[in-house]
Amino acid sequence: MGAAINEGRKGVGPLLITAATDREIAQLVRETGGVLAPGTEPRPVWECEFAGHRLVLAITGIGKVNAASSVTALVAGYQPSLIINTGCGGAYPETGMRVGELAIATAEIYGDEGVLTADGWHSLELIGIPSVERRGNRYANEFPLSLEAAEKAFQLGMSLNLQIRRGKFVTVSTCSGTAVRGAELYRLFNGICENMEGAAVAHVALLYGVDALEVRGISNMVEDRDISRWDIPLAAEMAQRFLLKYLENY
Ligand SMILES: O=C(O)c1cccc(C(=O)CC[C@H]2O[C@@H](n3cnc4c(=O)[nH]cnc43)[C@H](O)[C@@H]2O)c1
Repeated sequence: MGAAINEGRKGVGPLLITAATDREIAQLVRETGGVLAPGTEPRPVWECEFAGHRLVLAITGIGKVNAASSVTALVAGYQPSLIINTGCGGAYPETGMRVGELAIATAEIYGDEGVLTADGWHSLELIGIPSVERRGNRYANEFPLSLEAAEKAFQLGMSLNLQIRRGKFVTVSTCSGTAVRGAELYRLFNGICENMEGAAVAHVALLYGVDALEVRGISNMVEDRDISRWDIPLAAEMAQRFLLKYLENY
């Protein structure tokens, strides 16, 4: 695997766009003219040219294992120059964000991976074995994303007068369905957006030296769970409409 995934082709490979579910990527596939790559079910992959860019679009499945395994295989197969992870996410109420707004990640954090002791939760740093060690840096729970790509996306959103925020995202295994849990995660990480895949994608991107961007539409507030207040179709549409503009301006 180490030989298959090399870093020597930075900048020449396609743009890889990933989402957990069909709903979060179908509009992009349709509007870019994506063609299904044969033999890629049950994790379909589409390929196309759009706005002068070679694109690979893929559904990873929900959660960290699906995201990490899919993206690892896609990085090995396509050697992308940039990974764009998209979908919907929950906003922490303290941010003042609203359903339908856009969020751009400046970093991704594993929000519930660590050690629980009598004095509370501790990050993986307590164990002392890094998740990734790269170029002299050790990463435990938090992974960087491309600040350049995030800045470009944020400036584009501002220029289009969109409600857009940037900040750290928190990836969880257990979707927070109580306001108390949301407040606890906000206190720990000061993140703006909760999701279930992003840190795994950022983790794999860092391992293999591929730049990554994450853009999500806000589908819900992280509060006492009330699915009637969620709007996944709106969030998915906002993120995909924005990414089409991003690709046209890339
Ligand atoms: O509980 C339900 O009935 C239900 C129905 C549809 C979707 C869900 C999800 O939990 C979606 C998880 C999915 O979407 C992302 N996401 C969106 N909001 C959040 C959130 O507040 N916390 C964590 N993840 C969220 C996530 O990336 C998953 O892919 C539930």
